Amino acid sequence: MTQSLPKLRLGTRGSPLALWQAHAVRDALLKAHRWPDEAVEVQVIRTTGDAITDRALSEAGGKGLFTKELEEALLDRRIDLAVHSAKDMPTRLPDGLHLVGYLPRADVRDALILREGVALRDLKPGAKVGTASLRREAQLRRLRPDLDVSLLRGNVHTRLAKVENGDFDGTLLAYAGLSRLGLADKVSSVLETTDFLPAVGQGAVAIETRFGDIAVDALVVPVVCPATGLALRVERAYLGQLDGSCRTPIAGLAQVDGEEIRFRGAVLSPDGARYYEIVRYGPRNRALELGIAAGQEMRALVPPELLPH
Ligand SMILES: NCc1[nH]cc(CCC(=O)O)c1CC(=O)O
Repeated sequence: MTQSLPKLRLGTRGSPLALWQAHAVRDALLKAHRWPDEAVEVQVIRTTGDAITDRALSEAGGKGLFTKELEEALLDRRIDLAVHSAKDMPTRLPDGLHLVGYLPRADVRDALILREGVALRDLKPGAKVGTASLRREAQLRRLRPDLDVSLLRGNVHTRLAKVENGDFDGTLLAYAGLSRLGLADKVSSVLETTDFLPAVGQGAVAIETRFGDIAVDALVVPVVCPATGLALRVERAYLGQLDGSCRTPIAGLAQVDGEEIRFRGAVLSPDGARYYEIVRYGPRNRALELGIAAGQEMRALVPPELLPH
């Protein structure tokens, strides 16, 4: 007996990076189930975040700007799964939705793109570096308080162009995004996580579905990565204890090593002058507890004005 072919509708934003990620999920599904191309249909949905290009996202209302319209489409049953950058996902999802899992995580590190030179130390005092991320801005100021760090938004290609044409001497972007776009050769150097921690979820592609839609989840499960799921459970639980405003530079990284999970988190003042770091270990069957404990430890460590409730 042959099984009838499902028709899964996969929703995504329309940016080149989002499309790459959506097609990575689609390809993984087609391969895992040996489906023909027509089994998974990609639907592009425009989000509020795509429309805002002139302001820092933290000023435009922060959380959920890249996910809201996709989640409405899921709840309205116009799509069956939504694919997102895990980094752009709020810690709390709307009722009725959940994250089934993630593709195997790519490189989590941030990359430095310079007009001249290779490493951070090659930037001259006063050099102009653009970034749209409070976390990158604060960590950069911490390492190099002598630089002129300012807002640089727009998609990856726009930002690279502003370095190439001399508006900026350098910028910072996620290595994973650059490599997915075939732009790894633009990277001057990669910042090690020992002195520059990534955002929660960086490098991971998340798959969101309707909670309780077990038919869809059963089809998605074969393509998700268990170790990435554990790491993200820790990181998102940590962030869930801290965020709310999206105006505080927060970083965090969990790494699964055999039976053990290691987590490192950092919170900074926006000028990078104050830096708070925690390190915690836990067994892999206590991922959620590890993340919550890490977040609570950080809350106790950081002055309340940096982390308003
Ligand atoms: N906020 C935008 C965004 N969301 C995910 C990535 C990169 C890919 C990833 O981290 O998985 C980027 C671009 C960037 O930060 O450079």
